[in-house]
Formats: sequence, structure tokens, C-alpha cells
Amino acid sequence: MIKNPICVALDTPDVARAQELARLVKPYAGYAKLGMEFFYAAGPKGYETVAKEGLPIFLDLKLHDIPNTVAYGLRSLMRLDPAPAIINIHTTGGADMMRAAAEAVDGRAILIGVTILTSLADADIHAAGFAKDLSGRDHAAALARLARQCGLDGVVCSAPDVRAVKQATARDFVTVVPGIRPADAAVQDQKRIATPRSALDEGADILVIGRPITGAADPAVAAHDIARSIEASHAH
Ligand SMILES: O=c1ccn([C@@H]2O[C@H](COP(=O)(O)O)[C@@H](O)[C@H]2O)c(=O)[nH]1
Repeated sequence: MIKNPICVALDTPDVARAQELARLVKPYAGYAKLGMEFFYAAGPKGYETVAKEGLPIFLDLKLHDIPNTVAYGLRSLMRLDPAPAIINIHTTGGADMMRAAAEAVDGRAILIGVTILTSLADADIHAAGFAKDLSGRDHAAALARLARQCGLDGVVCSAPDVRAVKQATARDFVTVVPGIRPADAAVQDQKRIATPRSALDEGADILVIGRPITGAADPAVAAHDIARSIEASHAH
């Protein structure tokens, strides 16, 4: 059961800044996300410093390799203290890799698979070699179906893909949704976006929000404003 769907992406290489941001947004967020920018610079020690602030951690390292390497990589990451609440891999690593990942995590974290990045429009997906007769949404739904069959708990997808993903899987298959932009926020490098409220209305379970909060003059105020904007829709 997800009580607060706001997951703040603490994208900085600086441990002290990430810790400060975690403190500032804690009253308004359900999760903090640590990704490549943070973990490659700050490592497990930095992770543990931020995790001590008390928000459950989504460790967003998007593992993508052969099954054995992904499984042992996840086993190492699950030894972090505290262990991540959410951890992820790429679904395009294939069925054997996803099954090995599910076995390695063994229910100790919510294991999710990245489908189609929110920074990709259909033209980008087709240029990358995905079948041109299918949309990004179709590909996301097909990857989500495979992820569920392989034992994953959910996927990362864009807000416009959530309904198709849930239809292809199950209502309780977790959708973690980046590309979230309040109506007045800069889109930046995201291409498939939604406001926090409209993403929840599509059925999103967790909203990943970075720069609209961390780049704001006052991150606590930005997080509070977003929390207020979704209160009504999330109560339903
Ligand atoms: O498809 C994806 C997968 C992951 N992300 C990550 O989410 C945040 C979004 O940050 P913003 O500043 O709100 O754009 C970032 O850490 C990405 O690595 C994603 O955007 N899309």
C-alpha cells in the first residue's frame, strides 16, 4: 500500500546537498530516489547517509547486463543498510535476466523494470530499432506484460502509458512514473510528461519528481505545493 506517492529524485553528486534535500522534502514525500549521478559519486556510504534521514529509498541504477551479472549486482545492492525499498533493472535485458533479478531480490524490495524512457518520443523509439508499427505505449505495455510474467512487481513508464500497462498486467502491478511536471514547470529533457494530478488520474502509483522540486528556490515549498495539488485526486 503506497501512502504518499511522491518520490523526490535527489539528483546531485553532493552528499550534504542530498541530505539537506531529503530533510527539506521529508514532510511531503513518500520516497527519496538516489540514481546514477549520486551513487557513482557518493557510493554506499553516501547512500547510507541519505537513507538515515528516514525516507524509504528508491535506488534507481537501472541494471542492464547478462542475467548472472544483474543478479549478483542486485545481491550486492540489497546488502546496503537500510536496503532499498524499491530497486530497478531494464526490461529490455530480457526474460532470463528479469527472472534472475526477481530471484536475487526475492521479495526484499519492490523490483521494477524500466520500459520506455520518458525522454523518448515515438520517433526516438523507432530510430532506436523498436518496431515501427507499434507506438511507444504498445512497446511499454508489452515489456510490462513480460516483466510481470518474469516476477517483477512493476515498471517505470510514462504517465500516458499507465492505462495500457495496467490493462496488459494487473491493477496492482506497480507503475512508477517520472516525467512529472507541474503545469508551469520547464519540460527540460523529458518528452512524455504529465502533471502530478493527471498522472495519478491515469492510475500512476508513484510519481518521480526531480528538478521541479530540487531546482526550486525553496524545495520544501515546491514539494508542499505538489502534495497539495494531488491531495484531492489521491484521496479517491
Ligand atoms: O524513464 C525514466 C526513468 C527514470 N527517470 C529518472 O527520473 C528522474 C526525473 O527527474 P526530473 O528532474 O523530474 O526530470 C531522473 O532521476 C531520471 O533519471 C526518468 O526521468 N525517466
